[in-house]
Amino acid sequence: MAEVEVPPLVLDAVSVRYGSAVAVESASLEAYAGEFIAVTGHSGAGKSSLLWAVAGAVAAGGSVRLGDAEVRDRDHAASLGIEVIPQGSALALLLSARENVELPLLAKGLSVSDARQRAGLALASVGLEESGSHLAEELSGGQQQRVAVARGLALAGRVLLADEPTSELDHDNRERVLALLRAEADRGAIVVMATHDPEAAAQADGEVRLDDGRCETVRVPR
Ligand SMILES: Nc1ncnc2c1ncn2[C@@H]1O[C@H](COP(=O)(O)OP(=O)(O)OP(=O)(O)O)[C@@H](O)[C@H]1O
Repeated sequence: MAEVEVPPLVLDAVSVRYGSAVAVESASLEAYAGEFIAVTGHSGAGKSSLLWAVAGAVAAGGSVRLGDAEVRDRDHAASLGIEVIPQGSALALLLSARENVELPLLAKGLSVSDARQRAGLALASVGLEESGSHLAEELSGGQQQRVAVARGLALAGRVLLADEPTSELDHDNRERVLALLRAEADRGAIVVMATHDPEAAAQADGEVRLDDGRCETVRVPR
């Protein structure tokens, strides 16, 4: 039984341009509550740009809708519950792992004790219960990536956009993170994961592939 009610996520002819360069060209996609979708494609194909368009973080043509709401910008997307695990982790290196997870929760209005509890659970879920007090800069690349995953999971969004969330991980941690993303979908969220790892993509319910910005459906969720 889903824990959250999530309306359909509908991308209609989404385009992203950087100056004259076209990163995403007229991408259309529908995703529904409980689905885990992989976005694949070679380096530079436009995967991150597509996710950032869904997150309202880049100016995009076309439309991104979550139910009746059309995403306007990043703040609006966040208010709709569209959360991001960014490529490259994007941690504040001079804050502890726990503080990195807590800060967005405090910004969302959680109390200090609730944020601390939720951050602790999220860090434990990625196997970093012992590392909460370590500065992010003291962590390995893979540990930093797991902190970024914990930060995204802790937000308990309606849509979770995960950009290469397993690129730095060994086999066991990759499987752990993929299981956590699956659990997010089972909770009722829509999970969209950019990856160039075919084995990770194979664990998603559906797959869309970008090729020089053009979007093709490879596999639809059953
Ligand atoms: N801020 C930017 N300014 C200009 N061009 C950009 C910018 N961000 C991305 N691009 C270009 O847009 C295209 C798509 O980039 P994007 O990062 O979306 O691809 P990607 O599929 O996520 O790549 P990777 O797998 O290497 O992360 C590339 O040609 C890239 O050089």
